Formats: sequence, structure tokens, C-alpha cells
Amino acid sequence: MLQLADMNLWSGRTDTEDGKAGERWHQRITPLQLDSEPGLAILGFVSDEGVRRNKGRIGAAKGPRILRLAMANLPATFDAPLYDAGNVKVEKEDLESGQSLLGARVSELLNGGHFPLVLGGGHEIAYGSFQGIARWMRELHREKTLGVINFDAHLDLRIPAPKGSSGTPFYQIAEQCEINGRPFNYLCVGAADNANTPALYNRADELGVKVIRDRDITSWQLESVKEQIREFIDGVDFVYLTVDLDVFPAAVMPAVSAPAGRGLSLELFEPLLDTVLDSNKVCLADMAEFNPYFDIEDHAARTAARIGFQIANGATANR
Ligand SMILES: N=CN[C@@H](CCC(=O)O)C(=O)O
Ligand SMILES: [Mn+2]
Ligand SMILES: [Mn+2]
Repeated sequence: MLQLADMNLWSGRTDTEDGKAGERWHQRITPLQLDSEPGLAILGFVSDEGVRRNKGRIGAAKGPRILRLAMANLPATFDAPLYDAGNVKVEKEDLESGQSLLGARVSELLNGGHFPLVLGGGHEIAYGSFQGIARWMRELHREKTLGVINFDAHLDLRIPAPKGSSGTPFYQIAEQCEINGRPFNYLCVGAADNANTPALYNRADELGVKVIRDRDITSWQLESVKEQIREFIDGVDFVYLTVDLDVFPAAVMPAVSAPAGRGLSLELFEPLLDTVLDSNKVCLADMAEFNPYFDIEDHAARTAARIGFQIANGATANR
């Protein structure tokens, strides 16, 4: 089901004495219209179903609402128009229809020249985002290639058993690529050995997945990690960026189904995220797994909002 933008969520502090330079997202954002000029479009994916099927801790369906509240007060530091495109809501445990609807909505946004910033929902969001990008590329960029960059403690390459979940999206994407004779280019940054079984690493090998483990991301290896990311991006025309918030240490990101034992620190993540965004190849970004029930005084919501802020600024910088 499609839900219209709830503009009541966008409220916060106003500093009228500072004029335009004092504006925040809640003052800039407008509901997306059919004929809106290209801009940054925030779209929610209201879904608990993927995490439920993956035997996780339910609550990510509240993510889009709480993340909007957390982002409302961000400074409006970019010139591009900012829109709320409403939500896609998964109904009656019918995840497949929800993902397909998300795909349809995403391809509309991309066709309209927008940069979609999609807020989950569990990581089953990725299979919906991908469907939208694939449709847009089929219609407008047939000869181009796509790379998926996933910041995540998990590979999410589980085999649907029998149905998809928050643990299966990149396997499902690989299957779609195979069916359509397209290359499967997938880079997972931040995978934790204590959170992925050998079966999952073996599958990553079989599928030619590039994995950068969390333990190999340190301040003294940062340049090498950036180089590996750049090399991956050099091999594709467009990038689909997905951030599973459980890639961060549990102390800064407790608000997820499966908090990390180690995690990638924000100090290391932020320059890596800039490396991805600076490529100017990112066509869509999403954030997954935010579960406000496990937040502590909105600390994790603020962290997620900061990441949204960095993505929004980076994605609009050269548009
Ligand atoms: N989105 C993916 N989630 C993890 C969950 C792991 C866990 O529940 O411990 C996965 O399937 O690997
Ligand atoms: Mn994860
Ligand atoms: Mn994930």
C-alpha cells in the first residue's frame, strides 16, 4: 500500500533571524508531486516482515517515522529540492507485493530525475530498491552496469527458505541478475566473522562477491580500503548504496535487530561513505534495520540522521 507523506512529522526548531542559511529540513521539505523538479526524495518502507521471517527482533516498521522525526532538524545545507514521497507499507505479511510496489515507486522517482533516499524497514528493503533500479536501467540505461555496495556486518546471502527475508536480499538480487544475463557486482563492507557462517562466506565466494571484513578496516588501513572501494566502483556505471545500520558498534547503534560485537566506527565509516558518494555514480541510497524500540534516548536515531545528512549532502553535491 502507498501512504501519502505525513508532513506533520516534519517539524522542529526555526531560527528565522538567520534567514535562509538558518533553515532546516523541516522548513525546506515539501510533499512530492507528479511534476516536481528533480531533487532528493525521501521514501519510507514500512516493513517488519523481513526481520520476522529471519527470526529477528521486530520493530523496523517504525523506522521511517522515527528517522523522519530525527532528520527534521538537520540543517538544510544543499540547494536541491527536498521532498517527502510518502511510504510503501507491507501489508498482511505480503512482503513480495510490498517489495514489488517499492520497486515501482523507486523506478518512478528515478525516471523523474530524483535521488531516492529510502528508509527502512528491515534489509528486505534492498530487494525492493534493486527492483526499482533494475527497471529504471532497463528503460533508460540498457547498456549500463550496476554495482551494489552494502555496509553491513552481514552478507545477507541466505537462500530463501522458502521465502525471502531480511537475510536474503543479495542472494535474490544475484538470482535476478543470473536470470536476466546481467553481471552481479556486490561489495560488502564491514562483514563480521562472528556474524556470518562459513556457508555464507562460501556462497559469497561462489557468487564472486567482494568482501571487506570489519577487522580489516582500521585507521592505518583506511587508504587501502578506500582504494578497494574505488576499484569496485571503477568497474560499474551506477552504484546502489545500502547501509545496514547494524554495521556500527552496538554502543552507538543498539537500535537494530542484531547489534554488532565489534562494528565499524563512524570515524572510519564516514570517509568510506564519502569515497562512495564522491564517485557521483550513486543512483539511490537506503538505510535499513533501524528499530526504535531498542534505542536509548534517541541516540541511535541521531546517528542514523547524521548518516542521512551525509548521504543527502554527498548525493546532491554535483546534481
Ligand atoms: N539482515 C540480516 N540479518 C542477519 C541476522 C543475524 C542474527 O539475527 O543474528 C542475518 O540474517 O545474518
Ligand atoms: Mn546486518
Ligand atoms: Mn543486512
